[in-house]
Amino acid sequence: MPQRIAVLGAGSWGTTFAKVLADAGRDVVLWARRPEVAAAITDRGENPDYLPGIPLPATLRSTVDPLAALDGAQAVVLAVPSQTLRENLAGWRPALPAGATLVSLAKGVELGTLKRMSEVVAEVAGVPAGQVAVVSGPNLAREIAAEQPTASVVACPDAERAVAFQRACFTNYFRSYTNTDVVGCELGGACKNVIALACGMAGGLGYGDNTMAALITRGLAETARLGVALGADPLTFSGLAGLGDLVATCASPLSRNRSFGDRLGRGETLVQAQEATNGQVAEGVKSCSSIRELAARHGVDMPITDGVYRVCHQGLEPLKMAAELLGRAQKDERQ
Ligand SMILES: NC(=O)c1ccc[n+]([C@@H]2O[C@H](COP(=O)([O-])OP(=O)(O)OC[C@H]3O[C@@H](n4cnc5c(N)ncnc54)[C@H](O)[C@@H]3O)[C@@H](O)[C@H]2O)c1
Ligand SMILES: O=P(O)(O)OC[C@H](O)CO
Repeated sequence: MPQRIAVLGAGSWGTTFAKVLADAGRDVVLWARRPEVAAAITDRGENPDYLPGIPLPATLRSTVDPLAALDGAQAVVLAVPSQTLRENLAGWRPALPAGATLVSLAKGVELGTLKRMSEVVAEVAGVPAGQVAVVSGPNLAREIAAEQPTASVVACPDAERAVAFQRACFTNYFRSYTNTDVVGCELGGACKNVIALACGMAGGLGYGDNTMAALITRGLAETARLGVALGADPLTFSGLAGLGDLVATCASPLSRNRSFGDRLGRGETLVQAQEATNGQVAEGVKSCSSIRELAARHGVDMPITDGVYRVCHQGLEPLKMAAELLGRAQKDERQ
């Protein structure tokens, strides 16, 4: 089991996951971009920008020096946005300790290459796929930071590595399961952000729980279609990284994606909604483009994702998106 762990990225989830690891007894150093954030975490035990009011473990240290964070690390946790991961990791690559497990927390599909995050990590770090793990599940950072119980999945093609990291992040409020289906777990995490945008739009339009349930269920169906086309195990989509994360994100006012969609549904423009998120990522806004392209490449029908893309990037009104989805040709539920 890795004992010394670097967490790179001190946003909401990076800070929270660093707390989970420190609470689990690991020796954790958290890399932050800004010196005032690193100082607040190390000196005051708080990240006031991302997790105000949450006491962080006294053992958790933070630094702006990636070399100090990475020195001697047996696992390196990557907690930066999907679309900057490649660039961030390229800068850190020379300092990555040989053999360390590289763990992606990011939920997205890269624009342009259409690669999943673990594929980007393996490519940029120059390591085999078996050295890269992902953590994904119903994991709204703020709830976990408050030590509310949840579960998650540590996915890695190397089952022994997955078990070792599962043990490394085990606490009395964070329980993880292992899975070797990395494709399914990553697609579940990336696609649910897009479906949460759609649910947010529905909420902003004033629609209730039936609409949400229909979007969640049909969203899961199109996610699973894409996953199966890419070689995922369909069962993964009924697990924590599939249905679990989809339900949490689509239902929670804490979700940045759902909240972003809500603003669009209430008539705000993309720019207005972006300004309101205070620089925090709503990954689905970008991933709807790459997922839509990935689906087209594999001949997979993803009507909700397509609608979200057209609202976000082609000016379609959310109300028209709803009408278009309802007016599609009728078909068997299992198709
Ligand atoms: N917040 C959650 O509840 C949560 C839970 C599970 C997974 N995730 C995923 O984890 C990833 C990180 O999310 P987060 O919530 O920590 O995001 P965030 O917006 O709260 O923080 C992003 C972090 O990345 C850093 N960063 C480094 N390089 C950057 C760059 N070039 N541009 C922007 N930021 C840069 C920022 O300084 C910040 O510390 C995302 O893919 C997200 O989907 C988030
Ligand atoms: O706040 P969101 O929408 O990025 O969602 C956070 C997590 O991914 C939920 O598991």
